[in-house]
Amino acid sequence: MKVFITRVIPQAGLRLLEEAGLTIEQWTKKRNLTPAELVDHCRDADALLSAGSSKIDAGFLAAVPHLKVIALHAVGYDNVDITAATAHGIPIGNTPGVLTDATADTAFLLMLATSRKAFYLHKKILRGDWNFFEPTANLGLSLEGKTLGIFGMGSIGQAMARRSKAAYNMPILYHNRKPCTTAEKELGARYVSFETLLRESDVLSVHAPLTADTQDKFNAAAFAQMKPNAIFVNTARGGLHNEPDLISALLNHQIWGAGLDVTNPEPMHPDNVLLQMPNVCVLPHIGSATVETRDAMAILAARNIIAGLKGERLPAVVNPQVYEGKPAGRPAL
Ligand SMILES: NC(=O)c1ccc[n+]([C@@H]2O[C@H](COP(=O)([O-])OP(=O)(O)OC[C@H]3O[C@@H](n4cnc5c(N)ncnc54)[C@H](O)[C@@H]3O)[C@@H](O)[C@H]2O)c1
Ligand SMILES: O=C(O)[C@H](O)CO
Repeated sequence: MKVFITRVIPQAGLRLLEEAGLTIEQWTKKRNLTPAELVDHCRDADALLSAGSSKIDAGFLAAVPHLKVIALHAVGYDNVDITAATAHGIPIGNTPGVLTDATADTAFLLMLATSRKAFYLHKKILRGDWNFFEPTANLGLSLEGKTLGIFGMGSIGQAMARRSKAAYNMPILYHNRKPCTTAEKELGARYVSFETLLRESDVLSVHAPLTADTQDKFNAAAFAQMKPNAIFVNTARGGLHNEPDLISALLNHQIWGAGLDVTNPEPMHPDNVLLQMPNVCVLPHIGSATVETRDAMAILAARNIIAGLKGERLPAVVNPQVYEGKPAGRPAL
């Protein structure tokens, strides 16, 4: 049986697939596959391990009737038409949990780096511009005791809240689809409306998935309600914020700064005005990028593939509905 892998993934995952006796074909070029190339490589594949944001939609699924399981090397699945996959009887696996701490570390890093203008000051040093020390120059904002707002109090949102509470005793507000009793009990987090979250947060950190409900959630109307000294942090998906509106909010001092691990589009153009702003820190979507985390993601993705090909329930399945009754499309092996 053949598994097609859309990027080079850690050996830890490849080893498991090899030990399971699978034939591995891996895309090693440093560019995304086109939709047609993805279909071509998956036409005779039994499984797809997708790392990156290739669109897995109804058209793709109809073109690859041989495919029995898809494992994402990611927790987010906004690039997948889950309804279509379920209709085809294809379980979709993802990698929740194993990347929670690394991604929360990235959100925390962006909060702190933005609050101290760290990336901008680093760029100044590279230009030979190390200022004569002035007590009023290069000032950032302190985080101690400031209010942290979390949009999307899931695994990563809670891990970010835990770090911020421990480091700076930050009171926590959050908005979520439903109340999160763990965060309320453990961190004293307070559930608030979206508007209150905007109005009362000194740092607003985004951790919800990209869906039709959350697309462009942080737009001109939202930024207008935020505090002028607020820092906006997004490590979820670039589609949750409207970039022109974010730029205007920063230029008009409606908010103070922004820390972004995700942008829209990705990659961000090197001439983007956000990259010149002192109070903005941008990273190239490296939320989960530690050796240990990427190994763990590759292992979980491989376990999802192997389970799917054996006809077993995936260890981390996005569409458990696929197991309710007999799948309409493809029988498991
Ligand atoms: N930057 C990165 O490299 C990176 C790494 C991992 C995850 N992510 C992103 O982070 C997201 C969150 O990951 P997670 O593991 O914490 O997921 P999770 O499912 O544990 O948490 C998501 C939370 O968002 C909430 N939510 C969903 N829709 C909402 C809405 N409309 N309004 C308010 N809350 C809503 C859910 O109720 C849930 O509590 C992923 O979907 C992914 O897009 C990015
Ligand atoms: O969702 C995720 O796991 C990361 O953003 C990697 O794509």
